[in-house]
Amino acid sequence: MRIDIVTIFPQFFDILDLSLLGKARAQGIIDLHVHDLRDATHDRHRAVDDTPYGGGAGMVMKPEPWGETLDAIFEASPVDSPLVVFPSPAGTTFTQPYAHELSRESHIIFGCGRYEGIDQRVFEYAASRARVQLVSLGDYVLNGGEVAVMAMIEAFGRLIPGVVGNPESLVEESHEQGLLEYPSYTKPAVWRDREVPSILLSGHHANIAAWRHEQQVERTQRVRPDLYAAWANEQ
Ligand SMILES: OB(O)c1ccc2cc[nH]c2c1
Repeated sequence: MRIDIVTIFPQFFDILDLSLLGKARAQGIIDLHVHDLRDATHDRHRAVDDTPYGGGAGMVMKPEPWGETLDAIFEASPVDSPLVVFPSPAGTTFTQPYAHELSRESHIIFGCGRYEGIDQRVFEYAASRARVQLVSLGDYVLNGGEVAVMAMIEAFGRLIPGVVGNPESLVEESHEQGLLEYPSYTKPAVWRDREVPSILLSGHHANIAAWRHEQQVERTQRVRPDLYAAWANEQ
């Protein structure tokens, strides 16, 4: 998978050299390109923003640097129709099923907005050349798209075959199969007078699996009644 990130803070993504995603890049599973939007400016101040038409507080990201940067990425794309994802408070909510969809893409371009956002014509232009999605992490507002892009890359990157050593570890996680994960324990069997549930020491794998499922259902019903209702409706 090729991933391109357009941002005015390219150093923000240096962290993607670390851990599993860094290893995936070294193995060639992920081909990452980070683009500094200011490299597509041609004035002395390397301006990427300007005042909003119609007035109002704050600044808006100029369309020209975005157009020039996106055109260069489109030209280099290994596919005819890459997916362009813009984090936005006005986007659809990012979910685990959507992370799975992203993990199956061949080329994803992330556009990180800042200030009051990006000139609307950039989204329109991008949609004339590629598939475009505005995506929100949730009902809150960040100062820009970079943190959201990092979270999304971590969420779908770990689902790409070969990135996580043991794919079995991806199966019983929260939001897989629509339930939250069961509680986990490790040695010692007693810690500060707190014991590990005896069922987990029984060696009876069927009973352990049943107990873990019960824990998932109980936790989901208690913590996320919305998820529980959707899961129960599927049973
Ligand atoms: O909360 B967000 O996902 C988000 C995304 C992009 C911009 C651009 C300016 N503020 C933003 C917030």
